[in-house]
Amino acid sequence: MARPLHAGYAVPRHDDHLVLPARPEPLALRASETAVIVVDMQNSYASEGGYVDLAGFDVSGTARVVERIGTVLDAARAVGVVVVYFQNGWDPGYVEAGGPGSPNWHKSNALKTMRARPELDGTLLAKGGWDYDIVRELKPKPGDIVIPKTRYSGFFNTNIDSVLRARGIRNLVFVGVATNVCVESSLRDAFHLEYFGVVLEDAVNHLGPDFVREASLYNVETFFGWVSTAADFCGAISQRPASL
Ligand SMILES: NC(=O)N/C=C\C(=O)O
Repeated sequence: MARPLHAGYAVPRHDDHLVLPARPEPLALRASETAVIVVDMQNSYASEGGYVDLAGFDVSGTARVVERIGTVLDAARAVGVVVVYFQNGWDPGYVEAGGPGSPNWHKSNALKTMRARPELDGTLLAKGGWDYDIVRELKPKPGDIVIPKTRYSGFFNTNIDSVLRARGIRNLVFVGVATNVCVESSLRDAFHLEYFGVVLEDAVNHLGPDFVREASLYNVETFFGWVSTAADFCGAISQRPASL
């Protein structure tokens, strides 16, 4: 087995480090310095009749992902690992989405779908609506942190960096949707802010053809972070309670 990479400034490995099997090498981390980041597990991205389904993307893979994320969150909460939810969307008038002067207005498939189907106007990714809501199976629990965001990266124009730094968190374990859009965008930004980012490859789902999943995980593994699995994460954090 490859030697673990020792996360943060703690070299050599300390007794309270857990070893997470990962690619390209295992990662040693403290549970107390780790958060699970649940990316956009909203009806829009994970339910039939939600935005990405209406926009023509395949959401058939999300049921399996919802189940795996539930297992990951149970294991994380059991040892006091911080759980953070990103929730993507805008005010019902779409001011936060930006107008034609924003690339988001041109690239957002939610906005494009609503322009093509005016009967949907005001429904997709609008705060307060079903589409914006976190899926029923994964509702946040007391103590979890919910961070609203208006663009793909959860680190852009949000308070996530302060929230994490105030808690001494430096390792981020990403689950949710979409591997190649909001998960990857957030992990890339986290990398540039000196966080150690891990994607649990069986607890994420991609938007688009299968090659984008491969490309996105290749990018993470090779350039921006690490790739592990839900079972390996659950096994690693149950090795011992989080050190405080
Ligand atoms: N959560 C995401 O990855 N979102 C991707 C596309 C979008 O929000 O339009």
